[in-house]
Amino acid sequence: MPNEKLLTHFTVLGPGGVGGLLAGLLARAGHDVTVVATEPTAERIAADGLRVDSAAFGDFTIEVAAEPELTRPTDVLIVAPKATALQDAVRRVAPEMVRGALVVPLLNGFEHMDVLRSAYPGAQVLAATIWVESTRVAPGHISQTSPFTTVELAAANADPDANAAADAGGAGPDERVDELAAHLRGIGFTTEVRDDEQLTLWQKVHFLMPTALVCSHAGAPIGVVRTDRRADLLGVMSEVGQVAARLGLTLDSDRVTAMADGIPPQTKPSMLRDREAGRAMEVDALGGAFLRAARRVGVDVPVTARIVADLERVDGGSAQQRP
Ligand SMILES: NC(=O)C1=CN([C@@H]2O[C@H](COP(=O)(O)OP(=O)(O)OC[C@H]3O[C@@H](n4cnc5c(N)ncnc54)[C@H](OP(=O)(O)O)[C@@H]3O)[C@@H](O)[C@H]2O)C=CC1
Ligand SMILES: CC(C)(CO)C(=O)C(=O)O
Repeated sequence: MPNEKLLTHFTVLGPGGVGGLLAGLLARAGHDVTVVATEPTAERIAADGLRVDSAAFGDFTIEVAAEPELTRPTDVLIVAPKATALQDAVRRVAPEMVRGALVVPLLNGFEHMDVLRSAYPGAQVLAATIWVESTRVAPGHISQTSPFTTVELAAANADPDANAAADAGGAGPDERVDELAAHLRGIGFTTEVRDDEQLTLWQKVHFLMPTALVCSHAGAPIGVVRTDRRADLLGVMSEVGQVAARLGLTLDSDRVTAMADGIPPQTKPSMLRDREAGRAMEVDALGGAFLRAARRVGVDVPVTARIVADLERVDGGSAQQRP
């Protein structure tokens, strides 16, 4: 059993579908939690608390400290804005507040890893993925709807300071990651600690890229696209597998196809919800990043390229309507 005293202060940057759910659950379990949010959302949460309506965890409202900029050091920074807001969000947490901390991004995609490692050189930035359907229905109000609630942490340690601390008899990086996993299990998530950062990120991309892109393109949930747009779904999935293979990663298409066929038909990827609400979509952070990776390794990905180009046009069109 890990020493539970290593991690005492949890900060969640971006308390939306993912971040608000985790902040609420951690606070409900008695942890010291601060959320860092845009000014109006921070004010709202500080006044009214976080409201969570959850199929998996029950319905509750809980008080949580909320501020627009982090004002005291933290042990764990969970990073969960949309990729489109990441640069601005990161400015709300100064590097000295996370020196020696675990930084745990739950964004989909993979390019955020470099952004966070250069923003927080003194922290241990873990690769992590979350499998959940959770939606911010209003500021500070979260609706979680999926039967699946899993977090994967990849403990590959890139922080020489953390290694030095472990060598000197301090808390090693793996010990803290194990403790974090125990806390996540404690609040009800299925949690796995793995050691392959790239494989962990790309296994999520293998599922997410086809479902998010095709559902958002079709304007329909998974139950519709897995029959009506099956060729596109499997086409994107196969292209992700080919690019990953060039990167030396073996992805399991049968497993991910079975997942896409097995999840509840009404499941909507968060990108589709953004499209429906006229918000910026993570087209570049997901599709664009994937096309850049494909170009780097010299793999043609025509199905994904076509869908990404269409979604960029849609996103550009709605950008003109946004205030
Ligand atoms: N939703 C889901 O089910 C899943 C999402 N993901 C991934 O998780 C990430 C987060 O998605 P999701 O939770 O859906 O996103 P949401 O849009 O629900 O939440 C984003 C949160 O970030 C806040 N925010 C926006 N701009 C800033 C800023 N500049 N500074 C601080 N906070 C800011 C928003 O504030 P405000 O409330 O004021 O708008 C909101 O609370 C994405 O990368 C997504 O792909 C992964 C798995 C599942
Ligand atoms: C597709 C899903 C729900 C899987 O976790 C997801 O990651 C997202 O909506 O962004």
